[in-house]
Amino acid sequence: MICIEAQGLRKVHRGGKGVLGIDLSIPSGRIVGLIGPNGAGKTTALNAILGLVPYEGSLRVLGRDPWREREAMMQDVCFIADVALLPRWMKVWQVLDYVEGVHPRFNRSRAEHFLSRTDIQKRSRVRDLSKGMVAQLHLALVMAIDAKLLVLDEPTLGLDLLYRREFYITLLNDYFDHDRTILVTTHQVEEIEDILTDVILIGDGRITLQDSMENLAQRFVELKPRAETSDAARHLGPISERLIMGQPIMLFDGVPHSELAALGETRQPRLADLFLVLMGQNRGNRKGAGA
Ligand SMILES: Nc1ncnc2c1ncn2[C@@H]1O[C@H](COP(=O)(O)OP(=O)(O)OP(=O)(O)O)[C@@H](O)[C@H]1O
Repeated sequence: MICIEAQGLRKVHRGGKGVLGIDLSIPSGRIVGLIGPNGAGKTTALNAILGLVPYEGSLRVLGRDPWREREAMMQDVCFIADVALLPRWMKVWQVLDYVEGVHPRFNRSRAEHFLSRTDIQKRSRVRDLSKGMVAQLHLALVMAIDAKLLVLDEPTLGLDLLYRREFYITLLNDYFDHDRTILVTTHQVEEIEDILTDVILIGDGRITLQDSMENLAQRFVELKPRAETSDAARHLGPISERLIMGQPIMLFDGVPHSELAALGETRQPRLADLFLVLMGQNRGNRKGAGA
């Protein structure tokens, strides 16, 4: 089943920026990273997907039109913009009461079970919790909501490394199953790449790459050639070459692994390296096209 499907999705803000016509197809049961530099259009795309802004083109989320059928769609969708933010004046038990009152799919005992694994006391006020504890509380609330799609926009902003790691591990172990879909944007690519099943790279309002992690691993290979094989490697057309301690490291797209392995040390590139190269190319092409 397809969870999110967009064709020619366009939301242009005053000033001409936003999402400039994108096609998307996200099947259910995936963990998808929407990755892009500042101002790429990630939040704009998420806002359209959540039915918060009108848009042009076609968009279906869980089979519904987010703008026209938002209320029905949101029964199955959970959204977090910032896990470290909850009303500061509320006590923890009041937050539980509130979510129980407004969300038909909230399972209070499940939330309390998650909270019992933390140091959070139900009588504490949110303002007296540390940022990391607020994130744990927020996560307990979200994980107790039986949603089909969870949208996270920079969820771990401002949290320290330990809480960030715990956030994603808990989400993966205690929440994700193959009926749910998680769509997450973050600048901390290296922290989530191991949990993603799919990646969408977006830059200047356009999608540069959309693929599964499996396919990316097949497609892209990094090679550290031996001194005598560097020229042969260059003939195979790397899409980028950088020097690390005087040694060339080349990135290839679609060149068979066996061919590269014969020329030196190969490894799978980190998503952050791929991101930098593909975004750099994208910018280069734009400038070239505009020149
Ligand atoms: N309401 C608005 N009015 C005018 N321009 C906007 C508005 N919202 C966003 N933009 C512009 O649209 C572009 C995309 O913004 P968006 O917030 O979607 O990017 P983003 O990828 O989420 O960025 P970041 O990683 O910095 O949060 C930016 O150039 C931004 O300045």
